[in-house]
Amino acid sequence: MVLAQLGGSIARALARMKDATVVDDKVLADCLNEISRALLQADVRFETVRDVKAGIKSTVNLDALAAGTDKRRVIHTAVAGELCRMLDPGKPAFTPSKGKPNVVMFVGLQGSGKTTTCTKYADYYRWKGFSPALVCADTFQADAFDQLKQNAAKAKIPFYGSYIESDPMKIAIEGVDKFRKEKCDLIIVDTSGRHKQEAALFEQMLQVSEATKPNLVIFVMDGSIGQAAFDQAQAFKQSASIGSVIITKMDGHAKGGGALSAVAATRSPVIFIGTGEHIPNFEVFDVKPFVSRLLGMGDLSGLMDKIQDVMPADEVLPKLTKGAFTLRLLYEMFQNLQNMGPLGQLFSMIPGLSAQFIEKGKEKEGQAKIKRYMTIMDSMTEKELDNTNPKLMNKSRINRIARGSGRPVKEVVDVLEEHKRIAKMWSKLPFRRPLTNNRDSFKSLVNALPPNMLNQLGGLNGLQNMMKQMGSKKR
Ligand SMILES: Nc1nc2c(ncn2[C@@H]2O[C@H](COP(=O)(O)OP(=O)(O)OP(=O)(O)O)[C@@H](O)[C@H]2O)c(=O)[nH]1
Repeated sequence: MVLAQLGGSIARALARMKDATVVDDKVLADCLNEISRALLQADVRFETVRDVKAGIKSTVNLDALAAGTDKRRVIHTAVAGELCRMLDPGKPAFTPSKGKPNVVMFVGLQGSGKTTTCTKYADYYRWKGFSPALVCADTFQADAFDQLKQNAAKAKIPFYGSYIESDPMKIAIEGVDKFRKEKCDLIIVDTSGRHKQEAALFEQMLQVSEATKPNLVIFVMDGSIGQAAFDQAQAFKQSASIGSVIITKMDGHAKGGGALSAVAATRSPVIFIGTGEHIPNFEVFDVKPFVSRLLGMGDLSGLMDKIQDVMPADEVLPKLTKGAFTLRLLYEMFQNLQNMGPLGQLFSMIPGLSAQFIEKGKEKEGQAKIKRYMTIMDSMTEKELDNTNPKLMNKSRINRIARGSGRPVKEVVDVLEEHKRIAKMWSKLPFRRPLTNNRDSFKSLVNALPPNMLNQLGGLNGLQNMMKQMGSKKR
């Protein structure tokens, strides 16, 4: 968990309120002071901390709350809300669309993790069905070519670069042209890092940008610089009109919270965070779930939106009620799950995709398994994906799918069996009428849930609220 220290301190401050017999202004003030201290220790800028504190205070008016209101919950919600506001740049980020030749250019200071991040980014989108390719336009450092080439080979991503060419623009243009012709839909251009020479860095960025006309420029920043990220992100924002930020090294640095909030303060969207040296150590950065996890309440709060993405009340549930839990529906669920960040916490919340599918403590293996299953499903025909006849999947179809996906026959059989198992569980769930309007359905849902899941959903009340939100939210 990134920023465990900051999250732990804030969660402890909130938990201490539980020990107070009465939640009054003094208890609130103590809690806010503790949260402010934790934020300052994470190197969040003083002005930002002051705004967060003031925001919580103005939202929580203890005297005005009706008798019987759960004050702790009100404070909890206000803290989560202000932290979200602190990290929200208020600006959507560009996301590549499949089938179009998206060009994404990476820039960053030397050692920020730029080259490693290029490969992580390519790998992330490859698993989402894109055809990424990497271009090394870093002619400044002698070993840059080898490093990116090795990373690309490890991740099995096509690569273009040159040992002898010294003009980064020429390489960038050639690489982008080559991969456009090869119909790659995500062409990633790695540019030279600079050692604390931001002016030179941005100058080169503009030149390569002029030559390749990228759809997105990503600035890779080292999270350990804390609030110093503000000036760098500000300078970047002024130089690139279409920029997003990736913050790396969020695994071992107490200052990560400072970097995140400082970048948000420049209204530059942070799109991913790097959480380790290896390719899978890469997380989508999404403010609400991030704050939820930070506060140790990852399974509830901001997660409601995510749950809707997994089983949106007005899209998936109607399909499910018709009784046909097809392979396509399973594929859609996998896709949704992939967008959600750490799957471990979430898996246990989804009926049928529970611990049996992903063992606790083995979330990474679980994610890899989903990716493999999706690769197999990518080799299925439309008819197979929408099939409801169990006899359709005969030996020859299974062999063809195995060949097409490059996976063993046994694994194709595993996918089919997993699908059958989940479909069977779903068929037992009482999604017949809207749950919030049906007390009996609600009761039988509670009975159908695995025991630890109900706890994670915040007990009966949590589940009821969740269902209400699911039922009321219009997409
Ligand atoms: N702990 C940790 N290390 C990272 C992360 N991302 C990158 N690194 C490491 O940071 C170091 C620098 O990464 P590079 O990818 O070479 O960085 P660069 O910005 O391309 O650096 P130059 O090639 O020197 O310009 C390497 O040792 C990486 O393994 C991360 O998220 N966490």
